[in-house]
Amino acid sequence: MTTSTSTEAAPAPEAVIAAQRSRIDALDARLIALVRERMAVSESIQRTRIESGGLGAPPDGVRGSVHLSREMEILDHYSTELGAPGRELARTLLRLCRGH
Ligand SMILES: C=C(O[C@@H]1C=C(C(=O)O)C=C[C@H]1O)C(=O)O
Repeated sequence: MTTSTSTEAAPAPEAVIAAQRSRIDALDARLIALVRERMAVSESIQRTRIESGGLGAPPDGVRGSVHLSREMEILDHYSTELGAPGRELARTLLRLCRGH
């Protein structure tokens, strides 16, 4: 039978933090790659929409590369999932994807 007593020392906090920071760096690299992928898809949609004459008008709030009602959906989705900071994150993503 095994017991829960162990002679192994717990890892030093510095080692735990360094390992977890490596995980965060790896996650950030994936997030940045996903953002770049989102930017490319968004640009492709915007180009298709603009080349085909807009595909929408008020009340949808379409002007050039911007489609307001679609952006509201995205802002609400992020806000539902992540709260007010999520809405800010979505705003930043949309800014990156629209190139301004
Ligand atoms: C990608 C589009 O064009 C723009 C960019 C959006 C986005 O990056 O999610 C959303 C709405 C539009 O302002 C679209 O119309 O779906």
